[in-house]
Amino acid sequence: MQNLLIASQIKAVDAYTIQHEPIKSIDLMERAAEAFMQLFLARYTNPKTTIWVFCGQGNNGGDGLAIARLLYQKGYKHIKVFLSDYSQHASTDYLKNLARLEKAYPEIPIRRTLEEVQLSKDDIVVDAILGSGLNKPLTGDYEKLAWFINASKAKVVAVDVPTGFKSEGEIDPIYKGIRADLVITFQLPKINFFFPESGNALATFKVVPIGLAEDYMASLPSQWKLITATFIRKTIVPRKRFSHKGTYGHALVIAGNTQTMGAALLSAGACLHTGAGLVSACISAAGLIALNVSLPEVMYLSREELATTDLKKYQAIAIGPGLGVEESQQKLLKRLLQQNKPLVIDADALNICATQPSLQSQIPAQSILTPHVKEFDRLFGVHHNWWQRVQTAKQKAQELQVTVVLKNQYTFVCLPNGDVCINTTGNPAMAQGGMGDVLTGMIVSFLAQGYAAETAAILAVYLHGKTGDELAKTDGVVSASLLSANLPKTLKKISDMDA
Ligand SMILES: NC(=O)C1=CN([C@@H]2O[C@H](COP(=O)(O)OP(=O)(O)OC[C@H]3O[C@@H](n4cnc5c(N)ncnc54)[C@H](O)[C@@H]3O)[C@@H](O)[C@H]2O)[C@@H](O)CC1
Ligand SMILES: Nc1ncnc2c1ncn2[C@@H]1O[C@H](COP(=O)(O)OP(=O)(O)O)[C@@H](O)[C@H]1O
Repeated sequence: MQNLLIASQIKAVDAYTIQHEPIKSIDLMERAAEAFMQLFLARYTNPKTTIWVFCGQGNNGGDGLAIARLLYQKGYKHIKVFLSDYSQHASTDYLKNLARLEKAYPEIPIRRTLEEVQLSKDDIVVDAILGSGLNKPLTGDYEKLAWFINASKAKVVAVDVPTGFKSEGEIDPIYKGIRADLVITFQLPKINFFFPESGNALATFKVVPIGLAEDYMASLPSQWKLITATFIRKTIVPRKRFSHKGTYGHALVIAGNTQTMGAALLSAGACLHTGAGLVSACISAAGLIALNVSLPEVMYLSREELATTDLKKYQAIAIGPGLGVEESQQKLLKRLLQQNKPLVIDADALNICATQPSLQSQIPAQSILTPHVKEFDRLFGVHHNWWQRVQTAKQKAQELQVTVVLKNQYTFVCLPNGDVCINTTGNPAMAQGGMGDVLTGMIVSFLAQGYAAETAAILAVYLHGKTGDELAKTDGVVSASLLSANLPKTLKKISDMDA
């Protein structure tokens, strides 16, 4: 798991690196500019392209000036620089880099007013006006500049952060900053890149390492974490040599209704493909034939039997996919909540909890809630932005001592200790019904196999997205059943890798 840091912490890491590596701040800036340039050159290979480098007067602008010099050195001879010198103060390293540029390549044109700038859609703008130092919304000349660049339709590559975009905290509903096609960000992604509202400011981002002190970064307190492949590889326990079905637990999936039996089948199937030793599906009788035909390995438990069965024989239970919200399902859920056994609660089971808020306090500790945005807002109230929504998820996870899996393009796994683990696997080819049902089946499967609730949720979201990513390399759309069928391949690949 990688700590994500806020801008003030990154500043402290910069200072620490400068002092302890040791390295001069101007050399660290040079390293950042080189890292930016390497990625830029790999993407934009035509040295004849006109590149306008827009620079502010802080360290972001300093990066821009160094980038202009380095690109020119690499043969990109159509470089032009714009200086937005709207403020009284300029950073020391900005001034040093301005002097270096003017000395090395006096022929590079430097402009200071927009009347001198003509941008065409074939040009590239390097946005180095304001970076992580943004401390108030854009106004005046900065706002005009952002508008000018956005209106030009030129391709925009932002240095570290698009000008006007906040690195963390609530994103303003109306974005006035620069819209970047690509952000090349230093060392760590900014927390706000993971919120859907960032779509107004950037199409995509890439992280480049600049050699900041890793140990120090890891030592800083942060409740924002990134789920990493290394963590997953270290956490997955390979199947044991002398093992049998009993070793991997018995999972029960309570799901499905006449018109939504597919949800139950998808969930139970994914549970099987994720490796639970035994899987039972408690579905309405209408689905029995479908279950036997499509998932012969899965056992059937009728709704009636559920009332009398000793639940102790199940190591993990999930409830909700396609369940329905009628009185009978409400009764079923209430009875289950009273058993005080942790549950994976999804879809209609969440919707029932939303209409009967008193049920929330009855959710057993260590349970896992897996809402998508609509289910989340039904359950915990309407939210106007994702920052607020994640704050609520974090608070509820702590209050109820549960894991909240808030699903989205980037899924937020909020743990009972207040940590927010962000998943970066997954892609739009997966945006199709049934995908959440598969995830629920995966989570309950990992739980049945003995992983702790938090771990089961983290493993499942990562592998779910990873499988979707592998399939999306060749397929434009990834259906839930296709993803489910490919889970064993992903598991095999991961367990074959060295941690
Ligand atoms: N050693 C370092 O500190 C490194 C910093 N790096 C770069 O430094 C950047 C951060 O630099 P700075 O901290 O100098 O900050 P910026 O360059 O982002 O901002 C500069 C100044 O703009 C002012 N400002 C903020 N919001 C404004 C607004 N809305 N309107 C007008 N003025 C505004 C601030 O008062 C600040 O002094 C990073 O994004 C990154 O590009 C990189 O060079 C890597 C190393
Ligand atoms: N664009 C996307 N990128 C990454 N993951 C996605 C995307 N669209 C959907 N998913 C994933 O698919 C799942 C959808 O869940 P949900 O909306 O509950 O589906 P359903 O109710 O149809 O089963 C979530 O895990 C979500 O993270």
